Amino acid sequence: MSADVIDGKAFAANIREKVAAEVARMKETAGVTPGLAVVLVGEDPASQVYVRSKGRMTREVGMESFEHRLNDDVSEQELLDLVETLNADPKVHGILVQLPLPGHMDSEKVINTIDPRKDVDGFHIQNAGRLMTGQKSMVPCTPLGCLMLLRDRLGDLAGLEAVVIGRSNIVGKPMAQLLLNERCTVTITHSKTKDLQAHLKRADIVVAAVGRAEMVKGDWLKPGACVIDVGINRLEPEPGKEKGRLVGDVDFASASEVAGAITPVPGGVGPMTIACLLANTVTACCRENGLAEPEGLTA
Ligand SMILES: NC(=O)C1=CN([C@@H]2O[C@H](COP(=O)(O)OP(=O)(O)OC[C@H]3O[C@@H](n4cnc5c(N)ncnc54)[C@H](OP(=O)(O)O)[C@@H]3O)[C@@H](O)[C@H]2O)C=CC1
Ligand SMILES: Nc1nc(=O)c2c([nH]1)NC[C@@H]1CN(c3ccc(C(=O)N[C@@H](CCC(=O)O)C(=O)O)cc3)C=[N+]21
Repeated sequence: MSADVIDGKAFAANIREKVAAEVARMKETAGVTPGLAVVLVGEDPASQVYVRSKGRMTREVGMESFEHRLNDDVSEQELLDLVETLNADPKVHGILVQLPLPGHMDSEKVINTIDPRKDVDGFHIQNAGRLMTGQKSMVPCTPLGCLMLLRDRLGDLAGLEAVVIGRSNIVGKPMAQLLLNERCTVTITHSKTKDLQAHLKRADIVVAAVGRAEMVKGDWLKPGACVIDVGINRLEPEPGKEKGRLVGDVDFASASEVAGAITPVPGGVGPMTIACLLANTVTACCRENGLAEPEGLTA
């Protein structure tokens, strides 16, 4: 193995320490405690993985955590009413509605009902538009976490060739936008891309957000590339085991022979997503209360 393994878990712990210090300062100097509300509809297993550690970490950094669990047969109107209630609650500075939502709900409508100032996921159309036009916004947590890791590893990203695999609104597109804002030359690839490997061969930076276990192989990469693996895929359990292993969208074994640096799964981007969610909640609370925003917690 030649690649350095990027320790997202340690980096995320460091961000949470900064967040905790900031929360303590806000309580002391302004008498405000940032609060994060998470809404989970139904029992989606991927969402549960995420929600579990989140509540604990929110409290660990000294913030208030509000959890709302709704049955998956709840009506869209009931969910919209809950969002409106949270919009109006002065103790709530961040709102996250776990995706995916049950099929009978219009996710776009639900997301766009969240007050954009409380939209700590950065999914509201106002925040997406602000990110695209270079205005102050809430930046989606997963891409923000990836950017922090890339900057830490590579310093100035200007002029580098970046390939983002995946074009979702929650990862691929905002990731590409952030890299463009850093003045990378950005290529977004997807399921209809004709020759993915040809694009990857040129890439100094690869961000894989596909949802296909171990798809990207080492010999597709440019030697020395910095590889950020966003994928969270659970493999079939081995005989006699209850749970399958968690793997990314990159074949770690072969990729780490070629890449210069690579994030592992687990322990890479996942913990950064949660840390950035807490960071965004602090940012939202500072903006709401006219307090100075801490350095190093936004894009
Ligand atoms: N670590 C973390 O914090 C997070 C991890 N994730 C994980 O990241 C992954 C991606 O999530 P998300 O963006 O929501 O996924 P989506 O399913 O919304 O998007 C997947 C994208 O991958 C593209 N794609 C599918 N097959 C191929 C292929 N063979 N070659 C190239 N591109 C392909 C799709 O293309 P097309 O548009 O053409 O269909 C699509 O744009 C998942 O594994 C998810 O679990 C997600 C959020 C947070
Ligand atoms: N509104 C909304 N915002 C999201 O950001 C969002 C969402 N909905 N729906 C689901 C996806 C998925 N997601 C993860 C975040 C962290 C880990 C994470 O911490 N993973 C650990 C592993 C955890 C384990 O061991 O099971 C790691 O990679 O090390 C995983 C997945 C956020 N998402």
